[in-house]
Amino acid sequence: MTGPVSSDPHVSGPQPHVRGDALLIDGKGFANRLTQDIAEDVRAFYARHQVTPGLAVVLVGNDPASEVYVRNKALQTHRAGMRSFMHMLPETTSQEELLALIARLNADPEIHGILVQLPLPGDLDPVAVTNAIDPRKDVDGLGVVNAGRLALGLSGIVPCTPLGCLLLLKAYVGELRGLNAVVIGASNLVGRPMAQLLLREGCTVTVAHIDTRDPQALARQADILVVATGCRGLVGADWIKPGATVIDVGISRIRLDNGKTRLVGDVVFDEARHVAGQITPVPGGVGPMTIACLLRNTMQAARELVEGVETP
Ligand SMILES: Nc1nc2c(c(=O)[nH]1)N[C@@H](CN(C=O)c1ccc(C(=O)N[C@@H](CCC(=O)O)C(=O)O)cc1)CN2
Repeated sequence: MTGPVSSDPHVSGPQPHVRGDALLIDGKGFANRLTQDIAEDVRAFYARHQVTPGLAVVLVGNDPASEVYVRNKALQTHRAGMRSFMHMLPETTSQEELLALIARLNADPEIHGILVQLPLPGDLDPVAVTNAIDPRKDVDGLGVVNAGRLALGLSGIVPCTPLGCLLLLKAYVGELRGLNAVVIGASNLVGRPMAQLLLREGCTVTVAHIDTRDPQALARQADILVVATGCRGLVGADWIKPGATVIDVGISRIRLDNGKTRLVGDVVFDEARHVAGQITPVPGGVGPMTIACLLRNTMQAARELVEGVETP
């Protein structure tokens, strides 16, 4: 089964669960539709202002997974009709050189969004680098201004992966108010902003992290379970409340006996699908939403920079 249960918040929400196959949450399809909608917005924006939104992506070093992600970001940026500016820097790049590039991008009127791909190699300080980005162009939403605005429940730019998870949850669950949400993982990139977003939606939110005594017991209480630990296969069927909606943010590449590789998540999908009500697959779940939400944030940043309006 694929597709949202219902767009009507009054008939959605967790239903009594009959053991069987969970509904598959189609992040890839959702991300494609979102990208098409953004392409429409880009055309309309150009017609109004003769400005095309521009996104600068900075990659330092040669991490193979990061290279795939930034290539896909450039591809999708073009697909949405935006301008893509790639800056591929050697692993030997110093903090000063990186900060100097960010200062140039901050001052460039053709660039509306700036992203530095994480993780950064060596001694480069991700907090200092992220906070050097003009908050109006911080399309990753990771700087203290945007993170602080989210924590205070104010408008701002929201980190791409948690935003993607929230859009999927709203489409597939509907009304989230009053639901028990458990987020496993407390990273600045996913866990913390995810918890803030769910709180803003009226969920009762618990964040489990490395020091949490019994994360499994907490997870079993969750109507919504978001798993973002980077520990592949951490969450089995016995972590999941029957009928819960499970969002798997983890992506790990494993090598199979035949020498080929495969992507897997933090959730043991083949077990979990018999217990969960709805579940994201890996690949094809949250990953594509991350890039679609980056484009959405870039469109938002361009609007705010050019029109001077704030997106609520
Ligand atoms: N500055 C940032 N760095 C990182 C972020 C981020 O949001 N901002 N997130 C992750 C990596 N990431 C984006 O950068 C990302 C991860 C996965 C995917 C994706 O589409 N995955 C596909 C599979 C792709 C493949 O074949 O490898 C899927 O899950 O279907 C997109 C973006 C860390 N760094």
